[in-house]
Amino acid sequence: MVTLSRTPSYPHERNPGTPFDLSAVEGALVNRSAIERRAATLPTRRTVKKEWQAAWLLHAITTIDLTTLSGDDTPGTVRRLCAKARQPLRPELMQALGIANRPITTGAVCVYHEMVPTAVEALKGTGIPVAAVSTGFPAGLNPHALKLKEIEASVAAGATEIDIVISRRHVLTGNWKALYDEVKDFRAACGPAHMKAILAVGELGTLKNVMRASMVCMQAGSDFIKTSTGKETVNATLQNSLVMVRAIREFYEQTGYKVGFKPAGGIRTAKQALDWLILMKEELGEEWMQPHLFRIGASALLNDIERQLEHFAYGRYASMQYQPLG
Ligand SMILES: O=C[C@H](O)COP(=O)(O)O
Repeated sequence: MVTLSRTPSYPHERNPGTPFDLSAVEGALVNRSAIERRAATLPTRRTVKKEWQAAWLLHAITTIDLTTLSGDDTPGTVRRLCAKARQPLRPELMQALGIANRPITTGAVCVYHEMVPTAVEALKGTGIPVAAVSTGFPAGLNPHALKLKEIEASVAAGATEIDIVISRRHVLTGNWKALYDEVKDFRAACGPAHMKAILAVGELGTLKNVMRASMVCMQAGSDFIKTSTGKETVNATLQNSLVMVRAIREFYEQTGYKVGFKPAGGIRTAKQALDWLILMKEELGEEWMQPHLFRIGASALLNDIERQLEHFAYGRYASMQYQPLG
């Protein structure tokens, strides 16, 4: 028998942002070797044998932005993804885990704009938010005015969370005010929807840039900061995540505003999910493990979590029971 932590709480109070403050951006420091040492303490050997680990994996499910961002997405694949978001685990497995009567869903479903109406329809009545990637995802090189229109169209279609991508060139040229103005415009276009700012950390060059871009995006009113699109060569790592969560802590200490964190890209195993949950708990505390402040953007993670929970519940892979032929 495992216990589930509390269910997602929506909506979360939005980050109102602050005026642009260059000194707070430039004053945010990164000690690279300290980050590397700290990151090395996070991944431990964690096979899911203990109840707390199974409970944390169930909790991890509630934080997943279950994602499909493929050129061959169709309404059919999106509807299947939404069915998985509504019921991430098979009823028999829920029974075996002793949580048959406890509803569990993923944190959200994340799709391209064209798939928003299909996802909204498929998730009607469930309370599961639809997140749309936007602003010329993944490269973010569309004209600014078109990016704003894209956000508005996704909100009008029913997306309640918008994952924007920043212009990496503003970071790489140190044009922090341009980045602030861009993200502020995106924020205004989001209207009532929550906004996650994707930094594409693998393209920002240095951890210092990751820290500074995080601060600017939070000043401009991002409700979440997110590591990656999943399409860069380097996506979420424990190092760049540590820098971002420490920026979140610094922004909270400066302003009192709680900004969420979304690692995304390459998080595919249950053990990785535990590593990131532990990072959140140890760096920011238990509230920041909850879905209103923490999401994992992932397309395949749920499969491995399910596999590990099967193993935990049955002590073997139930779907591989030996059946004699004939
Ligand atoms: O935002 C989510 C990412 O695109 C998902 O990346 P993934 O396919 O590596 O899990």
